[in-house]
Amino acid sequence: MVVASVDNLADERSKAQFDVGAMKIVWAGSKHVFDVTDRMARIVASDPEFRKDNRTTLGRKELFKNTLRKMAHVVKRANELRLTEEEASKLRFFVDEPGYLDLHWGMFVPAIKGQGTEEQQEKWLPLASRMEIIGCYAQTELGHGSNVQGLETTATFDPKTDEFIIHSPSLTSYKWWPGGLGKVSTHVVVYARLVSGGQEHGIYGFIVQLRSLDDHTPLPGIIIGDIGTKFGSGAYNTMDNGFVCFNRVRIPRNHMLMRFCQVTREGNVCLSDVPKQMVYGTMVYVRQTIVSDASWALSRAVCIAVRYSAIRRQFGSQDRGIETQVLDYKTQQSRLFPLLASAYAFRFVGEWLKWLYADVTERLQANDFSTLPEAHACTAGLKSLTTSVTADAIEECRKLCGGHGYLCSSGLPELFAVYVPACTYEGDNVVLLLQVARFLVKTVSRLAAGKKPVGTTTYMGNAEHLMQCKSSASSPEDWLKPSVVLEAFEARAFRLAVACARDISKFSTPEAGFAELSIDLVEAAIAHCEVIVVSRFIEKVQQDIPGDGVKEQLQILCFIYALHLIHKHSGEFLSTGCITPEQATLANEQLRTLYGQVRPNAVSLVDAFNYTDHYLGSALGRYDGNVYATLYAQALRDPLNDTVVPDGYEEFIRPVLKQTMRLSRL
Ligand SMILES: CC/C=C\C/C=C\C/C=C\C/C=C/C(=O)SCCNC(=O)CCNC(=O)[C@H](O)C(C)(C)COP(=O)(O)OP(=O)(O)OC[C@H]1O[C@@H](n2cnc3c(N)ncnc32)[C@H](O)[C@@H]1OP(=O)(O)O
Ligand SMILES: Cc1cc2nc3c(=O)[nH]c(=O)nc-3n(C[C@H](O)[C@H](O)[C@H](O)COP(=O)(O)OP(=O)(O)OC[C@H]3O[C@@H](n4cnc5c(N)ncnc54)[C@H](O)[C@@H]3O)c2cc1C
Repeated sequence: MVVASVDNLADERSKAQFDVGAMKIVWAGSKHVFDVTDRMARIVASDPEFRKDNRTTLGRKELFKNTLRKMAHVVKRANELRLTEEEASKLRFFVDEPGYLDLHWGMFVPAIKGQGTEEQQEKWLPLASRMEIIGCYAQTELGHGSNVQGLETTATFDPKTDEFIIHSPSLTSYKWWPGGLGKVSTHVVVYARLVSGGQEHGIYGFIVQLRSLDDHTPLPGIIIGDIGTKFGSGAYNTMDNGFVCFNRVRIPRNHMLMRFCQVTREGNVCLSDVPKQMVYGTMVYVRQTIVSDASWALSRAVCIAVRYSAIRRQFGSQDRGIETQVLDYKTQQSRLFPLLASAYAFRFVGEWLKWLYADVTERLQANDFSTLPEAHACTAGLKSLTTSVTADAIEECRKLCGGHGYLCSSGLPELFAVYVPACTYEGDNVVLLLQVARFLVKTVSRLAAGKKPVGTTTYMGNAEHLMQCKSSASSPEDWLKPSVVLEAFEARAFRLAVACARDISKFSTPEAGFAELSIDLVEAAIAHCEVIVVSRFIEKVQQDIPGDGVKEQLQILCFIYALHLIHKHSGEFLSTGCITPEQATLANEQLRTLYGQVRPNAVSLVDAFNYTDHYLGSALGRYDGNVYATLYAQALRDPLNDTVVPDGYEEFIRPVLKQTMRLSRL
């Protein structure tokens, strides 16, 4: 039985029609990134300190202490190996355990870099880099998260002492959720309402020391702790998401992050000549990183489900002969291959977004704020789209693995539990889509005023054509033409956005219309985000891509991504008149053909992710395909199997059995 499993994946690999090594480089982004990633993944996988297969069986306290041990080991190894920032960040990634280091490096440091003055950066960044202080990012409160302007914490300037007084005026103003805050961080960037001279001046970030650097006890005026156990076993419970209440805590004036707004010794508030949304910059940065992370999480789930589907056999045999691999069932393919294609799509759009972010950052430094709204809309929209799809996809992969997918040893339940809050943190996904919709409606109304759209909305400049065009697809093959596919996506997105803008104008105020039509607006926003992903994927496959058969495989995946969306949203494509029912049928026919083309390459396409068995953490997704023996070995290691007769037998099983025996004798 075991030998048959191993043979299956070897067979699968022998069928690949492309150069897997070359695809690994495409997936990584470059040979350099591949080398770094591969080396860091192996360092983690070969170090017993980073073992993670017992996580779901540990209680919260044990689990958390275990994470602290691993984080300390990460820091030690990074120092011993003299890792660069890039290498250290990959090392942390492959440790694959949410912990305070994520927030320290992922939000505290970027907040200081983005919002601190040069002097502030010179003071705080070396301390943070050497980890002489540990920081987190506290924006959300018990009563407000999405509505940043509704935050209640105050930072009142006291000109007598040249200090800010940080205060939590109510229970709902307690900071609530920040990762790393509960038990570890010594410092925090806290977001509060700036008050000076009796006037409010908006929300800004302030660096506050939370705990003593000598004995880690909270400083005077600070009540602090963990907010409690979260969803799932193991999962995000390795993180000390925390609460904090500030009781008139005093900090020096220069602890306010003053890049965009300065408070003078006299308490005068001087706003720099920049948009006030610059203070939201850390969120834009993190949303961009979350899009890249989505492709990692999605590809990991897909890798498990594809390999297992090649191993798993059900039905289809005559006379108890060999059964059919479940990967051969068209229904399995139609659920799995679009997810495989989405993993590649998100990888490429993530890379593009990184470029966009770098570009806007460069412009901002040169005081060019023109692309800020587009950067906000793209990061918000793509964060929302990719995390929602990924969370649903992990759950779909669990179902695709049948009963065994429900076991923690499949790796999927914990992956889902760790991943699903990505739909909420860094902005609730619906709230973020409404931001995109606001941007789209503005773009449409600017069009009417003769303004030319730029960036990702450039396609809207072709307004007349997009409102009237009818798809030319007359055969399944026509759906392999980039121009045919793109036109359908652009026309659907534009028509939905225009309909929203038109309908909003029928209400007494734009605000009333926006609120009433928010369901349609969210759909228009998704359609626009899908234009971005589809067009970036098409752009990618039109480039020169080295490696035998690599480009062909990516083209297949690109069209699977696009055509499965046409199928999924066929209602919208049809109701907006972008395609006809017959054309929808042709697209489906092509999709089925494409599934057949991916089938022999599926295992190799997930091998190209280059994941170690340690990172996958799954009995079902092992590289060698040795699924059943691993499931059995892991079952035997479960704490319940420590003894043959369970603890509690004497107390709770024997009395029941005795009672039943007595009753049956009556
Ligand atoms: C590398 C490691 C990565 C990660 C770290 C590790 C782990 C990650 C795990 C967890 C960390 C989680 C952290 C957090 O969750 S931190 C808290 C995040 N909180 C949020 O995201 C709150 C969401 N809410 C908002 O962003 C705003 O409140 C919202 C945009 C919804 C509304 O803003 P506002 O109240 O100002 O109102 P509007 O009128 O809607 O907007 C006014 C104006 O401003 C423009 N805008 C809004 N946001 C931005 C932005 N970020 N950048 C630029 N411009 C922005 C908006 O479009 C409006 O423009 P206009 O229409 O022209 O007036
Ligand atoms: C695991 C995790 C880690 C986190 N880490 C941090 C951290 O490090 N630092 C930090 O500051 N915060 C952190 N957060 C908090 C996070 O940023 C917020 O939870 C998030 O921004 C959502 O805000 P909320 O909780 O107020 O949701 P709410 O806004 O209360 O959302 C509740 C519901 O209301 C809907 N809704 C809200 N407003 C609107 C609207 N205008 N229109 C339509 N629907 C609406 C939402 O769609 C949602 O369905 C974390 C959260 C989680 C889960």
